Amino acid sequence: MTLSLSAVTVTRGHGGTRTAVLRDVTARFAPGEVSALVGPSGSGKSTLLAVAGALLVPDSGAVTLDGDDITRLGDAERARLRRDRIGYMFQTGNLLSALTATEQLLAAAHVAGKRTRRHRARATAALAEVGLEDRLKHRPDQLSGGERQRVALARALFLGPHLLLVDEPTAAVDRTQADAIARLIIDRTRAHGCVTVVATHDPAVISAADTVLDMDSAAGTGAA
Ligand SMILES: Nc1ncnc2c1ncn2[C@@H]1O[C@H](COP(=O)(O)OP(=O)(O)OP(=O)(O)O)[C@@H](O)[C@H]1O
Repeated sequence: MTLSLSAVTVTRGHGGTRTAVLRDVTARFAPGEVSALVGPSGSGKSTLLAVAGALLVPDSGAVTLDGDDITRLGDAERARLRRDRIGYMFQTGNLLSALTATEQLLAAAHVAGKRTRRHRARATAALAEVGLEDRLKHRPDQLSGGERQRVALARALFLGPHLLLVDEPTAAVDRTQADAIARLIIDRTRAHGCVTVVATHDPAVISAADTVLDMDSAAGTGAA
């Protein structure tokens, strides 16, 4: 269970105005560890997450997850990979407004074709693991920003992904919640043994991470 990027280049733009957002980025991410992606706005953190998460195919280079180069997969295979092996957690949680905390997790299982009846007890346990045992039936508008992020984390990990990709998890919550969420991401990564990559500006997340990849030195910004 590892993630490797080898000489990954991504360009954006059209025709002669294409610019390299990532240029020859090479990095390795280990299981059970949290890696922080840091760098100024526009340095390519979200782009790297998109490439690692099989949401964006790079112009060149290889992205290897568990030994498979995912840049070579077809659309259907990439969709299956995203569903079965990758968990995503974004800045605002992206929860479904009509569903309770438990239902957010069950919906993820349902989309993946799992029998949801067998997953209810597991969903309760997963929410307890992020400190939400008293919030099982709350909908997103009945939860605080920090609680919504905890649900998003529990949902991202619910189906046992090999890779957890997290974009600015603490940007929309207060300092106390941010520290708690940073700790939970570390704790859950250890427990699941997944590879976790977090794009962040938050010093608390950066100092808690096992490794730090500075995009300023990893990504090119000139013309491709
Ligand atoms: N779809 C797109 N088309 C063209 N350019 C894009 C596209 N997406 C991103 N870019 C450009 O790529 C560069 C890197 O963007 P990216 O979102 O990866 O940076 P980031 O480090 O995550 O920034 P932030 O910290 O603000 O989220 C930026 O210059 C951005 O304008």
